[in-house]
Amino acid sequence: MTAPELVLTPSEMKQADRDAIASGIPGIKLMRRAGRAVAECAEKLASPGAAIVVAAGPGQNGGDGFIAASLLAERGYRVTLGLLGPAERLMGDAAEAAQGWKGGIVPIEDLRFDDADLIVDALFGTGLARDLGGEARLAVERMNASAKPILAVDLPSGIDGDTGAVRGAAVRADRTVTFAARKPCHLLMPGRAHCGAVEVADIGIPRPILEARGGTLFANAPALWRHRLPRPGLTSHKYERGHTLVASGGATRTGAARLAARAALRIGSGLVTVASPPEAIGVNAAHLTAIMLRGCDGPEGLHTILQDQRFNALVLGPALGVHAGTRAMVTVAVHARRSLVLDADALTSFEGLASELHGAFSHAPTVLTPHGGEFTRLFKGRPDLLDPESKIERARRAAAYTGAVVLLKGADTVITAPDGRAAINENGTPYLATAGSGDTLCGLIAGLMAQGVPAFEAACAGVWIHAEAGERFGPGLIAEDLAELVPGVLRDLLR
Ligand SMILES: NC(=O)C1=CN([C@@H]2O[C@H](COP(=O)(O)OP(=O)(O)OC[C@H]3O[C@@H](n4cnc5c(N)ncnc54)[C@H](OP(=O)(O)O)[C@@H]3O)[C@@H](O)[C@H]2O)[C@@H](O)CC1
Ligand SMILES: Nc1ncnc2c1ncn2[C@@H]1O[C@H](COP(=O)(O)OP(=O)(O)O)[C@@H](O)[C@H]1O
Ligand SMILES: [K+]
Repeated sequence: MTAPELVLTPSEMKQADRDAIASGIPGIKLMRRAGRAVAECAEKLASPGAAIVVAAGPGQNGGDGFIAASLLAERGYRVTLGLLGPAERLMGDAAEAAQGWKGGIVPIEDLRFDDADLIVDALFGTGLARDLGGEARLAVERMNASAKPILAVDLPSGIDGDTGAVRGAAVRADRTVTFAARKPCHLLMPGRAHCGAVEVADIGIPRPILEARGGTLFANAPALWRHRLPRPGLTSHKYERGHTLVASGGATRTGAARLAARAALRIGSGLVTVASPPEAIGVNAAHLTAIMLRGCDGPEGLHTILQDQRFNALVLGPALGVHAGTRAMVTVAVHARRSLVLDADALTSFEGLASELHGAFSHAPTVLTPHGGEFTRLFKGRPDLLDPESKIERARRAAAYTGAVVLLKGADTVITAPDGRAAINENGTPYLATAGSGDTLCGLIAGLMAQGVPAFEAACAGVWIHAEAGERFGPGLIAEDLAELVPGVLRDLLR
């Protein structure tokens, strides 16, 4: 089984770096390996003899740049190196790396990028401490304006390693070589868009050290949850595959529930029922075949249906309406202690009432699936949850606060569990931004939970499968297509 890909924050990486040094690997050796990885990547991007311009910063990122410059010069490239700040200010391993550089050092402001065949951006890495200004910012802007290929060392300078935010200005790289593990900025937007293709170079820090310092943040990929995917046994019957219940909105708002229901069925929930308000029974009946239908008159109706213990997973929210009745249905569902996915109106109905959600979901597997706007509405008045700059941190705090898995949607969907685990999703396509796409996602997650997949893994798998389906379809995608693409994705995953 492939191990899940660890993602380390800059501070975790720094600790792992120190642990590696304490375990007997000299820091300069790590830097040499890092610089060599950069040089090897540069060789793939520029042919021998080409002009390579290295922009080096005042810290260890700059040190990697000096090593790469030396190796590339030895290998016949015409290398020019510019340094931000005086060479005498370089410290530690970076100072040692600079001593190995036999060429001249140009002040960064005099460095010309327009004649380069390749630019190596070694200005700042994980140590970026504030917004770029002055010469540093000008250098970044000039690099971008040159429109030459850029190889970023560790991360594009100006991108915040923790959050992926642009701090004043940031390099737009074509390729990034990072070391030991990706950092959040390689997956979170807008950082991900600044990185180009990312390569992780092994610089000899053993995985147990990385696991000890990181270990809670992952790239969302099958390695994280494939082993949890349900595989029906030879003699399985449908009730062993779970029964998902999806609440429908009123007569003119029924499509969302059917999208979720169909997705739950496609991902393998043995049975799926739409719980419909009496006035919408006709319209729902006209559009359902394999999916069953039950009349459900508000919270009391839901309470009655849930007396049947076979309904083991529930979707509430899509097109349910923003009002106290929806809140009451959530309360009924929470008391019934079934696996629960709350989305859209079920979240917005709690606008300004975040305190009612404190610890509300700690007794049964629950997944909240807000997009950014819903998240902001839901936690209005809670700066502790809304203010952190990091999307991961916001989602983590919301998960700890509510006791639910929180799935904060977007091009960089983040999934967090109350125990602190978090995953960042990176597959998918902007074509997923289409009406009803989120409803389908709810159904996928509930359908997995109905089959016994734990909430965090169900949310991670649901997001990935949803995105993969969207990516496979591409242009012209509408929400109705998504569930139909799930079988192909599942087949490949279960192979
Ligand atoms: N971890 C590992 O395993 C390994 C890590 N390695 C490498 O080390 C890198 C991290 O090195 P790092 O900690 O020295 O930080 P780095 O990114 O060079 O920047 C710090 C310097 O920039 C300065 N500075 C900051 N912000 C600024 C601003 N806005 N404007 C202007 N200046 C600013 C800051 O100065 P100060 O804040 O003190 O003024 C300081 O001088 C990492 O990304 C990787 O490439 C590899 O060698 C191998 C193993
Ligand atoms: N640019 C994008 N790249 C990848 N996925 C996206 C992008 N924009 C939206 N998505 C995904 O599409 C889905 C949209 O859900 P949502 O906003 O709830 O839509 P709706 O309410 O219309 O169903 C989410 O899973 C989200 O992560
Ligand atoms: K850099």
